[in-house]
Amino acid sequence: MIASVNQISLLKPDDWHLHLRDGKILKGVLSHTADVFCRAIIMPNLDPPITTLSQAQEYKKRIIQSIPKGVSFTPLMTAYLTDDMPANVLERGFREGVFHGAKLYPANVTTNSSYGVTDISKVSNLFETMERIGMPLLIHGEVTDFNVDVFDREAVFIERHLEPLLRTFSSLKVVLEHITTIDAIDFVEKSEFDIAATITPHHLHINRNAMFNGGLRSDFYCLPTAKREIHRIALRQAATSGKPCFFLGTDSAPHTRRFKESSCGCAGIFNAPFALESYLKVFEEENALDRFEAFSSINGATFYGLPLNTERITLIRKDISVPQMIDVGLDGDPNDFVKPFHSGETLRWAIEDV
Ligand SMILES: NC(=O)N[C@@H](CC(=O)O)C(=O)O
Ligand SMILES: [Zn+2]
Ligand SMILES: [Zn+2]
Repeated sequence: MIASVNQISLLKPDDWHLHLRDGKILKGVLSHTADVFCRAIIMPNLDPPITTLSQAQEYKKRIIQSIPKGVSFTPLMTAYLTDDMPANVLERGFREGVFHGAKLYPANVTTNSSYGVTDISKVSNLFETMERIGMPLLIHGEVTDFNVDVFDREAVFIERHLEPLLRTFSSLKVVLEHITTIDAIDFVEKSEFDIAATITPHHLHINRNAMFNGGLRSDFYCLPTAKREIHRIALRQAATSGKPCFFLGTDSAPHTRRFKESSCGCAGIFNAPFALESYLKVFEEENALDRFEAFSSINGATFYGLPLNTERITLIRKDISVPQMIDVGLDGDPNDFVKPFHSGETLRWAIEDV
């Protein structure tokens, strides 16, 4: 990576946690990622979810058809684990290069997770297979126990489920997704097991106060929810540490206005349009611009055992205004627009036009 006061050049980044959705909105959200990132791990939480090879292949085709002309982008597909997922589907999908990992959503933990795993002990056979073939397990790490405080659900998941899981399947490759707590940072960083974590831009910028600032603000509601300030500060240190176990995963999760502005608003923040600029702001504030490339373009690929990208991207110091809303190509009805993260703010780094 080459950095000066006004310009940064780095290997093109990858996004190791991305929601692209499906149907008409797919094209409208994809361009924001494909213009900047080389590859992305595509989350399988569609409705119905991606549980078979043919569903993954068809979805991949639809994604590829939606890539803007002249842009090169590779979607890396994942499988959605259910109680009755056959182990041989995972094995075949992984060996044939269709699945790059499988995602564990505890049932009802987040958006479109009702088909998820109802009890982790029911899918031991899947973990056994994944461990044997070296297939990464990606985890939304929160308990669904309504009696556990919403802000403790990640820490409790680690203690109740993740730690025992890794003790049983000690060679399993695990990505703990979108971590939000010191507990998760400590666990991953000190682990003797093969575990890494993705960190989102929003968890580096906001703490839980953002959801309650002068009223109830669903635009800052995502899962796992942002936590106290001490956790945000620790996440900034982890992300900018350069440690190979932490890498970029935006968890960009678009929901249109009608689903956000509701008495039961959906969880998810659409950060794809300014994701790189958002992360860079944090790295600059933490005096760690020289560690950005490891986080954005090296650590993730290395963990997944994939080659590094060879293309480069340049960012220049330039003020950019983030729009209030983004038209994602639905019907032009403002209720179908999506609010980007940082809407209305000015960011200081911009991607150089090529
Ligand atoms: N992060 C979110 O708040 N929402 C994601 C699901 C997820 O990643 O948990 C979504 O698909 O909307
Ligand atoms: Zn999740
Ligand atoms: Zn997600």
